[in-house]
Amino acid sequence: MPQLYIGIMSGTSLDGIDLVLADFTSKPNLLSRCLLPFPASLQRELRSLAEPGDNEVERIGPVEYQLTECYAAGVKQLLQHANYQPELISAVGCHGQTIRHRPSQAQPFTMQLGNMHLLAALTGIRVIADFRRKDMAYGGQGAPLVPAFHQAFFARAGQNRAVVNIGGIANISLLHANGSITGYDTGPGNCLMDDWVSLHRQQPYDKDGVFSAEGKLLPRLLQQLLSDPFFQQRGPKSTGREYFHLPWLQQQLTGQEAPADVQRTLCRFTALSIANELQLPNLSEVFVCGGGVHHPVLMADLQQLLTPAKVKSSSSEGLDPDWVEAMAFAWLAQAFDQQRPGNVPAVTGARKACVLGIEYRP
Ligand SMILES: Nc1ncnc2c1ncn2[C@@H]1O[C@H](COP(=O)(O)OP(=O)(O)OP(=O)(O)O)[C@@H](O)[C@H]1O
Ligand SMILES: CC(=O)N[C@H]1[C@@H]2OC[C@@H](O2)[C@@H](O)[C@@H]1O[C@H](C)C(=O)O
Repeated sequence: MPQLYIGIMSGTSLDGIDLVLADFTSKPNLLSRCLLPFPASLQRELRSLAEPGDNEVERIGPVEYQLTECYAAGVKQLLQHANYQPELISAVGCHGQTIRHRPSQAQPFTMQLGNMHLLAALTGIRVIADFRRKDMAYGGQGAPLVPAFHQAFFARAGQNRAVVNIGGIANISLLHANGSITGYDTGPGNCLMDDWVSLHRQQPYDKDGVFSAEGKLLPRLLQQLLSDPFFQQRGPKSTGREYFHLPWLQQQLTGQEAPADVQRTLCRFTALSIANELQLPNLSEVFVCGGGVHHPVLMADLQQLLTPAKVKSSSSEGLDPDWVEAMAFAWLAQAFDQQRPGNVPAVTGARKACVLGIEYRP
């Protein structure tokens, strides 16, 4: 019986929905993929819900419904494109859309939108979702969860390797030669660069790093940004847009800086906040995935900071960098079906390894 799973990820950059159809019968194999950009109004609403605001409960209801309809439309598109019938698919692993993540407060919580009963009803496929909260119930951060998949796919016995996901937020997995794994969120990925270029150039992101390349580094601002207490904390740790957002940046500016110089500095800051955490002896290869892999200035900064290690796209290991997270949620759905733990306690800080997710039947 083939092990066919769909993975759905819509991440903190809020650019849209990544969907993959994966075959896990033997080695993870990406059969088909689909990127569904959010309709502009939905994107605006999600962006605003990702930061504290007014009347959130009333606003969440219809937004969650619309988001779920988009997930279902994406599943239909993916299956049509790949020419597969829904009956062949074991399950959909759906991450949902994070709008709040507060794992370290006295009453920790995390919130991912998505009406999974509706998604099962609309697609006719079992859905596995709510991956983060079991880990948090056992004292974990509930994030990052992709390291278990990174380990399954990228680890090689006897080699120290690292995997870096640079999405809205960045997270690392350190795959140790002895088979153990550590990792955590390192802070902003592209989110602050996206916010700044959108404010000054009305573009959703700094395509090909053009804006960053125009500016020069502001060393004082760089030090100031790196002095945030988040970067002094040791892992397990995780973060989100409710912490690293435009006001966080703006309150550290004098107002005299040239916008391109701020962009260049944000790029270096992002690279440094990642590279500072990749401290493994004899680290020879760093595999990058997530949208940040397409930002040439960021990649060049990382390479400069991490030499002699080689900074490569995850595609060099046969996994397209744009689909790693969606693949991971398909893989976590399979882990649920096989009742295998999906969290890594050394990464999230949970007291035990847990099977993650809840099943929603059509
Ligand atoms: N050509 C490009 N040039 C520069 N940056 C790019 C390019 N393509 C994508 N990006 C960056 O990648 C981001 C999207 O990355 P990705 O889809 O991995 O994020 P995400 O999955 O939503 O976030 P997270 O992993 O935090 O949940 C965009 O917002 C943009 O900043
Ligand atoms: C709460 C939440 O949605 N966190 C995301 C976010 O985006 C990247 C980083 O921060 C990571 O911790 C996580 O996503 C990936 C999929 C993860 O759980 O591994």
